[in-house]
Amino acid sequence: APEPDADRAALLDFLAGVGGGRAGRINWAATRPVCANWTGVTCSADGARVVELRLPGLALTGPVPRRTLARLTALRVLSLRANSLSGAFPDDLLALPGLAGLHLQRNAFSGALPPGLAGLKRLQVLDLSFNAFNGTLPGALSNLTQLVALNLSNNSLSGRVPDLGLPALQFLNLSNNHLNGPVPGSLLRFSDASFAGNNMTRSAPVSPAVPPQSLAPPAAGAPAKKRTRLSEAAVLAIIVGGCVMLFAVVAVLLIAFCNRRGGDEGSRAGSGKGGDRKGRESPESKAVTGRAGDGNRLVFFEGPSLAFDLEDLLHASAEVLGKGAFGTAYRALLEDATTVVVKRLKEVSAGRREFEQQMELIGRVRHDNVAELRAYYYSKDEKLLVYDYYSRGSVSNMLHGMLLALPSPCHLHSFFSSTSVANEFAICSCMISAIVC
Ligand SMILES: Nc1ncnc2c1ncn2[C@@H]1O[C@H](COP(=O)(O)OP(=O)(O)OP(=O)(O)O)[C@@H](O)[C@H]1O
Repeated sequence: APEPDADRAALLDFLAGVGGGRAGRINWAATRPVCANWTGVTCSADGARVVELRLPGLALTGPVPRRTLARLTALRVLSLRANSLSGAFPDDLLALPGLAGLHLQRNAFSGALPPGLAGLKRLQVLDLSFNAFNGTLPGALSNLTQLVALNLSNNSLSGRVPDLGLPALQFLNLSNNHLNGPVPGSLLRFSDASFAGNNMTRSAPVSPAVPPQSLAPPAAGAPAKKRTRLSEAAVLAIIVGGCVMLFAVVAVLLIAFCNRRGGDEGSRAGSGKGGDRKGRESPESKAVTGRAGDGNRLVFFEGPSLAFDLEDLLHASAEVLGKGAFGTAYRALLEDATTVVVKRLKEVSAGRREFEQQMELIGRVRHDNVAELRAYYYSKDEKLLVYDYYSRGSVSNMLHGMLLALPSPCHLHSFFSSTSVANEFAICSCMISAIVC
């Protein structure tokens, strides 16, 4: 196989220039092939170039040596997070045109953010949190039109936040800096948590959707009042229409479901506890990386390969999606820009063995309209379930007037605890979700 010789030399120069207590854990022996064996290095499919470099938590120290990483011109992801690197933002990185993920969080970098960052046009994830960067946010960041996640929290940035635009941005964290002034219009869609720990103000929204009485008592006959009446009528019409539709659909589904359930009883009794009501499970479907019983690690099921570990999950940018009966669901953005949903279960009384058995059952179910369990994690204090992220919104939003939103699939625990009327309804709402999907 071809060896990326130029990249190999650049990597060795980089390593020689950073000190660090644990740099010895980086196994970059000149005798070993770069693409197959070098710690933290990922190559392109043809093995000609290094495209990812991830060296987190290795106690690397000092500034990033010049003219080293800049030579890795095919680099798409660079993670040097959780080291002790210092000095100014490494200018070398500004010369990497294909960089999509840059993770320098939890180091000791300082100084201003270079306006040249705006030249990294492919950047999707930029995490510079927990450093000592200061100065203002360059307005030129608005050129990063592909940016999905921006985390600049826990630095010493100051001044006003420019109106960045950034239409693709889904995660924003500017908390714990010295920023001031109003939250700019294009960033008002982010919650207060994104700006906490600064001296920023959120100006009152001027959208007509705000109830006028919350701002000022409306004058009789004023145009604003007229708009309110109209929108109330529209809302009422949507609610009534929605309820009628919902009842019709629920009635049809209840009948269909009850018939189907009756039909399933016999076959389920025959197939035993592991019987799959959707009928597409395969006994070989579980591909566990390591045995679940031998320590606390993420246990993956088969599917499109997800290459992350618990550490990655813990360091991912995350936001709360919502709380369900069994815990809180978070949307987590991993370093490679993969988005997953992590559900943190609360009050699980099951022991490890019972929990694993339940997970194995759930993990085997395959259906187009059911969110597959991709991985799980068990420890005494933490039980996590990992799902793919479905971006099209919820049934609730849809039923409450967000007509453009489409529902996300339901979770399987509804199927496994269908003992009460409430749960029957939960199953039906899952089925509605499945059908509308
Ligand atoms: N895989 C997913 N993709 C996108 N959004 C999700 C996903 N899973 C859950 N959510 C969202 O997260 C929120 C909480 O979901 P969660 O599964 O924890 O509870 P629930 O299904 O709403 O309620 P319950 O736990 O009672 O069934 C919901 O609003 C849901 O829309």
